[in-house]
Amino acid sequence: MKVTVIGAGNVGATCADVLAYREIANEVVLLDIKEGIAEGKALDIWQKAPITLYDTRTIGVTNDYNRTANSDVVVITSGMPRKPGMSRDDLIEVNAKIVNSVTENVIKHSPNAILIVVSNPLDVMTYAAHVTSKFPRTRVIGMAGILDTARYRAFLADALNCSPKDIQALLMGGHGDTMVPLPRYTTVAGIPVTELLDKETIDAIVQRTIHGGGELVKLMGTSAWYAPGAAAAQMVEAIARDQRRIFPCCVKLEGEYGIDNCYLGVPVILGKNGVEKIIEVSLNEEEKKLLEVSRQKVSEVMAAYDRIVGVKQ
Ligand SMILES: NC(=O)C1=CN([C@@H]2O[C@H](COP(=O)(O)OP(=O)(O)OC[C@H]3O[C@@H](n4cnc5c(N)ncnc54)[C@H](O)[C@@H]3O)[C@@H](O)[C@H]2O)C=CC1
Ligand SMILES: O=C([O-])CC(=O)C(=O)O
Repeated sequence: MKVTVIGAGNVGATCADVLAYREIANEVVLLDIKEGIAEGKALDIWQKAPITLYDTRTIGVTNDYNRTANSDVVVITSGMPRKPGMSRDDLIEVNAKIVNSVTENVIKHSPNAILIVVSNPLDVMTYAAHVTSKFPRTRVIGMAGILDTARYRAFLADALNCSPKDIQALLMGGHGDTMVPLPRYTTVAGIPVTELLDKETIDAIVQRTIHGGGELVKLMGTSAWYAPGAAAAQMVEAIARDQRRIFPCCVKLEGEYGIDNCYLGVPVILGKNGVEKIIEVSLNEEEKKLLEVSRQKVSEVMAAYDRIVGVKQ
């Protein structure tokens, strides 16, 4: 299994490190546009191998797509992160150009790859990579839901003073202020979370989850990387090992949930072909309304992307 990670910044380097030390791929190519940075980080990860014991080769390159040839999976993290006071959507103009040019280069060298998009605004950058690559929708997948549910599960573990390992949760919609955590589909060792926490506590955790990315941007002056990098690596693992794990991922909807032509987070089975299946769970009226608000928001940003790159509507 060969995996390329585009962007050797905070998220990309973390993802490459997880892919290496967990031996998810035999070869990880890290590519960045900044001279030397990918080479340096790949070498540093390789020099950790004798200490933490793995044999995944990590190779860094400066914009040399030949070295990425025939990758099975390509993770796209290239792009600007936001700063305090910005929304993810504020990144659209600069990141659309980066994601489009990167995708064009990636597909020339790896026409059969599965693309995992991480750059923000996530749902619309997944759209950008999909229209640019013209790959089937099953092979262009956005990473956000694993991260957002991880935040939700971590906050629940704090409130319950229990292990996050025992918390299972579902969250849908766009990766922004309209995401839809679903307490009705959240369990703790099989027990509905609503049996263990009162509504006020759950509501507060849902709100903290929705603004979880912003909380970290405010603390650090840039956005998060440990959990995002690990989340992208977990998607690669499900594909590389054909695990058929069920994760919320961003994918183009073509009628599922009554939604057409919009890129949103929904539960999917991830396996060797990418999205093996989109799972449709039943939503109550309130949940449907929240998902519709999310759809509208993402569709607006998709339209902004179309205007920026001159796509005919
Ligand atoms: N989907 C999600 O849940 C998350 C998304 N993100 C997004 O991921 C992106 C990366 O975040 P960080 O790693 O923190 O940023 P960073 O600034 O640390 O790294 C970005 C890297 O991309 C590189 N880059 C820029 N243009 C490039 C090009 N044309 N080709 C190759 N490399 C290029 C830069 O040189 C830089 O090293 C941001 O857009 C951020 O908003 C971050 C966290 C979570
Ligand atoms: O908040 C950001 O800008 C980065 C991101 O998507 C996240 O950490 O959820």
